Amino acid sequence: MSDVKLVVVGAAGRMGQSLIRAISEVDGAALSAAVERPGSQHLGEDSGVVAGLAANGIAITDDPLPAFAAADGVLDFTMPAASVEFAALAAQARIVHVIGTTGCSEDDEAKFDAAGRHARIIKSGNYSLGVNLLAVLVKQAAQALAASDYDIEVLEMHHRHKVDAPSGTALLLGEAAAEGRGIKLGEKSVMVREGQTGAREDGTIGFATLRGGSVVGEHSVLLAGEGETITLSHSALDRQVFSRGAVKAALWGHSQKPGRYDMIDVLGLSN
Ligand SMILES: NC(=O)C1=CN([C@@H]2O[C@H](COP(=O)(O)OP(=O)(O)OC[C@H]3O[C@@H](n4cnc5c(N)ncnc54)[C@H](OP(=O)(O)O)[C@@H]3O)[C@@H](O)[C@H]2O)C=CC1
Ligand SMILES: O=C(O)C1=N[C@H](C(=O)O)C[C@H](O)C1
Repeated sequence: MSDVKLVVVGAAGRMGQSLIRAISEVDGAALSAAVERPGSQHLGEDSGVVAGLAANGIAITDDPLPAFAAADGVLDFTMPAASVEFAALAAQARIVHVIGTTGCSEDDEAKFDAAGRHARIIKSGNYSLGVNLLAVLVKQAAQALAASDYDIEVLEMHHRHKVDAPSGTALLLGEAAAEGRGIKLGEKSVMVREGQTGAREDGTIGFATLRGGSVVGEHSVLLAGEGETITLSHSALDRQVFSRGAVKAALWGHSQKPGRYDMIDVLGLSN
């Protein structure tokens, strides 16, 4: 069988480079194009060399149209406005669109849903196996422990370059906790605390964000009760855990119908 042809958009970014390396390691996947934004200093450079590999003969381009038309899927870890545009192009080309971009608005999400009428849209705040398994465990723990007895707080830390907060993963874990509790995260989340906040409201899910250095991704969900705290946590030590998951998602998506999916679907962890 021929390789699944994948385009990496945002090819010169931290995740773009990592994705190019991951594709080169996976049997059945091949890099078919590498795209950066117009004006990027990397246009025309060899994408293999940019990713720290041997030259692969695929120059970085700023024209996604022909790249998408000739591909089976696109791996997109860029920024929200770019991902919305790429989703529309993926729908036109009827291909798989794996979206890792975080910080997207509700309006952006509606556009991804619309693109899912023609494309296979897979979107997750975290493509690692570990975090998706953690989300399943968080849901179970939140379900098992009463809201009146155990307070849920989500803590995350990332590198100094990260531009959105809380992280997509923190929100994913918060959603899992809310699902376990049978509540809507949007109605019960406390994203920021400052000054005279008053005592903690029962049943809320709090978030705390740290930024600094080169931390790849640290997430903890604390269930704090009287006299004990349960902590469920994940440490990403290398971006390859996200990239390998994203390539796996693209290969899985290749045999699915158009629609909207997430990494829990890809890993078969939903019950
Ligand atoms: N879901 C997951 O598992 C993970 C998600 N992420 C998310 O992925 C995103 C990217 O993270 P990271 O790689 O660290 O960020 P970077 O800033 O290193 O990379 C983003 C890249 O996208 C490029 N880009 C921006 N706009 C366009 C466009 N219109 N067309 C093509 N390329 C474009 C940027 O170019 P330029 O710099 O020139 O603007 C840059 O090279 C973030 O939202 C992050 O949260 C990260 C890791 C894992
Ligand atoms: O920006 C990052 O780096 C990461 N972003 C994702 C997020 O927002 O959760 C995933 C990972 O933690 C790294």
